[in-house]
Amino acid sequence: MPPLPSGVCWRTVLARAHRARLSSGSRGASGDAGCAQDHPAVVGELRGELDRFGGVSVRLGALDRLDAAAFQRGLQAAIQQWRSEGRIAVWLHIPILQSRFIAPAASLGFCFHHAESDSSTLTLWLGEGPSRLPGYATHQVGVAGAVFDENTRKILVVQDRNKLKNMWKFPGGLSEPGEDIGDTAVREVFEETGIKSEFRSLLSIRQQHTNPGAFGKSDMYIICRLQPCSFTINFCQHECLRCEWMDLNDLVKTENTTPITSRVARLLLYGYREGFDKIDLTMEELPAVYTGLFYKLYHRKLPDKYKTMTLMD
Ligand SMILES: NC(=O)C1=CN([C@@H]2O[C@H](COP(=O)(O)OP(=O)(O)OC[C@H]3O[C@@H](n4cnc5c(N)ncnc54)[C@H](O)[C@@H]3O)[C@@H](O)[C@H]2O)C=CC1
Ligand SMILES: [Mg+2]
Repeated sequence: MPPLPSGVCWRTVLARAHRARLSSGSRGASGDAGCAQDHPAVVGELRGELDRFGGVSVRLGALDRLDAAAFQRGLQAAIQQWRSEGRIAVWLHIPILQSRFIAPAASLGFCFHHAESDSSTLTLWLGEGPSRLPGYATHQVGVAGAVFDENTRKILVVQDRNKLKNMWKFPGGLSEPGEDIGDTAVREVFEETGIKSEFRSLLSIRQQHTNPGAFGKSDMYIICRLQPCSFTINFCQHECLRCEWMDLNDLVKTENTTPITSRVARLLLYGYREGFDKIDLTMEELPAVYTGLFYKLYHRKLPDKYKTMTLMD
């Protein structure tokens, strides 16, 4: 097969496979042999774009009348073409309503890379040796808020309604896509307890693998220190059994709590007595160098003179 002229467009390859099939009079699994003739533009919807690593990314478009067998023949021819051009991988993005193309792609060696609510992405490694393609998301992120009132030494705690053991813990929940850690803590605290609060710092990170609550993936559980802005509890009946402002000393002493809550209660007590700068990882927003985006950086407070100095003795 001659090399494709530019842009690694494989619509021609698929169209050719279609024409060959139609002229031989064969019928697809659906029995709809005339699809490409009826809708030649359908084939033109298939596009492939080169990425910077030498892989090809294909987004399936409107292929409503294309049958799976024709798709498989076209894809097989395209794979041969990409191999001959030295492409290292193929990324195949399939809208959920085109999912009948998943099985033919899998029979040619494609595997799932990830799925979103409306599409799945499959990959095929064409390079030498084992695949170097990066995997998808490995962790879920849960964030809790340790809402501590320094004036009364009270800490906001809840008991989860859906747990087998009703132990005291900090209100919290899973981060939403694109949500900052502090914003998750403030949102979850408000949704579960009705208490308004402001982010102060990050206190701890717990990483746990093969977590049943994370569908067997890894779980990152982050606890933030929050400053309360309101005090009247109005807790969520679906998620919480109890909710109260508890003296921090009582939370440190109680056995009716999770090990991580107990540890962070002790950390808070240490910060309360000796200064929160001893325990706080504070946040600063900084500009990313290459993308023009911004990110949040969390670390122990760095004195201003260290932020600007260029030479250390
Ligand atoms: N050590 C601790 O103190 C604890 C830490 N965590 C961490 O907290 C984070 C998750 O927080 P959560 O409060 O559990 O999440 P969340 O507050 O985002 O959601 C919990 C609610 O989601 C709903 N839900 C969850 N799974 C469901 C299912 N399969 N079917 C129907 N409804 C379902 C239920 O209404 C449940 O009350 C994780 O990172 C986890 O590791 C969770 C429990 C205790
Ligand atoms: Mg929760």
